[in-house]
Amino acid sequence: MDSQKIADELSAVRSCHPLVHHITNTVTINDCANITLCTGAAPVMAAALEEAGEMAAMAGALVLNIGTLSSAQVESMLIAGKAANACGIPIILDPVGAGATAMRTEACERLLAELNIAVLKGNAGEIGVLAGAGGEVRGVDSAGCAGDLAAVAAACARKYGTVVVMTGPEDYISDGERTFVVGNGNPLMARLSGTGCMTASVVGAFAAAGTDLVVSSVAACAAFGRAGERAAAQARGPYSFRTALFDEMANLMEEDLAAHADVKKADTI
Ligand SMILES: Nc1ncnc2c1ncn2[C@@H]1O[C@H](COP(=O)(O)OP(=O)(O)O)[C@@H](O)[C@H]1O
Ligand SMILES: Cc1ncsc1CCOP(=O)(O)O
Ligand SMILES: [Mg+2]
Repeated sequence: MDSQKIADELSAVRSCHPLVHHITNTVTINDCANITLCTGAAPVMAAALEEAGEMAAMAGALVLNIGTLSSAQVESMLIAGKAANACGIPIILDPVGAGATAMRTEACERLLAELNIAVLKGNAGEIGVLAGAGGEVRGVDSAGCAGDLAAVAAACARKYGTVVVMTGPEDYISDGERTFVVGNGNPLMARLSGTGCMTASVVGAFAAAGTDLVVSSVAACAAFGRAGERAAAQARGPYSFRTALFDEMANLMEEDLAAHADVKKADTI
């Protein structure tokens, strides 16, 4: 994928400044709001049953994150998701901890069945579980997934008819036909709670401003990963890394992204 095309996706976010509506968890909600701002979009976090549909309908993308889910929150997600679907607004689902408990797995299956999910973004364990490919999840962390990760991502995309973003040391993005591998990032990103959730927010911002969900998701992963690389170069540990990550996302230059995006096409059977 042409690196200038990736940089152009970042420019599109910054010129569109889309509203990204989140129904998300209480652990990383503030980080997701701020990474959305640093990406060039505008966050709103709104989960009340009474307003979820109205807020989703005015957004450019809807991010659903089941990190600290409740039955009431799932109902809000369904109301917001149906409103988003009616308006052609992309929904990004982060299946946090799918596979760890029956409640989480069942909530994901229900959301995937009742809504048209544009992008399913999870770690390898979560995507492996949902793909039925033997993923394992401990709490909210990936405990691995058997097999070729690119092939699992592609199979999951075909199973649910969605774009899949599978995060990890390398990120795999697939619509079941086209599959890409993004190598940008740094191991410090795995030592900070919220980087997966923040990936979903960045994917949402790019989806709202883009025209091809595979291209926008690849660009989102490359941009966030590049910000992680730049932040790691100046950090002394996970928490100074966190501060630098927001600054580097806000200051990321299109030219730097074009020069350092690490994106390859993956062959999947
Ligand atoms: N070892 C690693 N090297 C580089 N980037 C990583 C590494 N582990 C995770 N990341 C990045 O951190 C972010 C979160 O990924 P991940 O840890 O898989 O999600 P989660 O926090 O949901 O488990 C992604 O942007 C991913 O690319
Ligand atoms: C620790 C934790 N528990 C419920 S949600 C959450 C944050 C998960 O964030 P991420 O998936 O980005 O690591
Ligand atoms: Mg996660």
